[in-house]
Amino acid sequence: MNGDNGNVGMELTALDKAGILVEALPYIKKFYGKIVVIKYGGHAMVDRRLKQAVIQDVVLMKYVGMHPVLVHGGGPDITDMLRKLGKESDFVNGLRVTDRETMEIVEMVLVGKINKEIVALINKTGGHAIGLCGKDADLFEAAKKMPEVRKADGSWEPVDIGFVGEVARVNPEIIKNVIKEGYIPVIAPTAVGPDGESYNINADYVAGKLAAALQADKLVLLTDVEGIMRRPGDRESRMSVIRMEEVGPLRESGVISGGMLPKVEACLDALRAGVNRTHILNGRQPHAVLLEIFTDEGIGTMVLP
Ligand SMILES: Nc1ncnc2c1ncn2[C@@H]1O[C@H](COP(=O)(O)OP(=O)(O)O)[C@@H](O)[C@H]1O
Ligand SMILES: CC(=O)N[C@@H](CCC(=O)OP(=O)(O)O)C(=O)O
Repeated sequence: MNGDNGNVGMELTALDKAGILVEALPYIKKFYGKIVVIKYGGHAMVDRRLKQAVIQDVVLMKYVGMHPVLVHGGGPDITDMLRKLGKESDFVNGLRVTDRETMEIVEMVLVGKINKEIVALINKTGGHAIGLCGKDADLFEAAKKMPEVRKADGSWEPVDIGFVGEVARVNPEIIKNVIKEGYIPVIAPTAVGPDGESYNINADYVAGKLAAALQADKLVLLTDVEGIMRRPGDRESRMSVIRMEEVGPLRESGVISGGMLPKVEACLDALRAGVNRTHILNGRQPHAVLLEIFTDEGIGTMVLP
C-alpha cells in the first residue's frame, strides 16, 4: 500500500486485497439502494488530496448501488473572503452573524464557488453530480432562526443574528428524481424565506433535515475532530456512542458547544424522523466515509436514538 493513508511499507498481497473486497460485501448488501446523507464541512476541506479522497468515497458508494446525497459547508472560505473585504466574522452558538452584505458573500462562496468545485470534482472522478441550493426548484425553504443564549441569571434568551435561517420545509421529491436519474445531488445550504430574502443556513441543519425528509438510512457529518469529546481538545476522550437523552446534559454543562451544537441538533432531527444511524467523523482522516460504511472500524461518534 502506498503512503495515501500513512501505511507506508505495508504491502498487501492479492489475497489481502480480495479479502478486503469480500469483507465489504455484507455492507454493500445492507446499504444497496439506501440513501446516505453526507455533510462535508468546510473544516474537512483541507487540501486537494483530502477533497479527492472524500469525492472518491462518494462516487464509489454510488457505483456499488447506494444513493449518497452530499451537503456541503464552507465556513472557513466564507470567513477568508469576508476578511479580504475587511469584514470580521462573529458566531453565536456556531452560527455566523449574517447581515445583508455578508449574505451576498455567503451565497457567492457557497453556491458560486464551493458547490461548483465539488460538482466538477465528482464528474471528473467518474460520477454524475448536480448542484443545488434551497432555491433550486424550491428544494427547501428557510425560516429565520434566533439562537438561544444564556443570560447572567441562567435563563435563555433568543438573539437576532440577521439573515440566518433554519430549514422550514423540504421538497424531497426533487432529490428523489435526481437520484432516480443516476445523479449525485450536491447541496449548498442557502435558501429563500417566506419574506423573499435569502438566508444563510448552517449546513449541518440542512443535512439533518434532508436526511429526515428523505428517510435516509444514515447521516454522516464530516468535520475536523474525531467526534464528540468529553474533554474538547483531548482526542483520548472521544465518546464512541452517545444516546439522544445524553445530548441535553452535555450541552447544558458546556461539553458540547460552538460548531458541535448544530451537528448534534442535526443528528437529533434525523433520528426523530426515523433515520437509523447518525455519525460525526473526522473528515481529515482519508476515506473516513468508506471506513465507516464498509468496515467494522469504530471511528467517530455515533449518536443513537
Ligand atoms: N465536545 C466537543 N467535541 C469535539 N468538538 C467540539 C466539542 N464542542 C465543540 N467542539 C468544536 O466543534 C468544532 C467542529 O465544528 P465546526 O468548526 O463548525 O466544523 P465544520 O466546519 O466541520 O462544520 C470542533 O473543531 C471543536 O472546536
Ligand atoms: C448560519 C451559518 O453559520 N452558516 C454557515 C454556512 C456554511 C457552513 O455551514 O459551513 P461549515 O459546515 O463549514 O461550518 C456559515 O456561514 O459558515
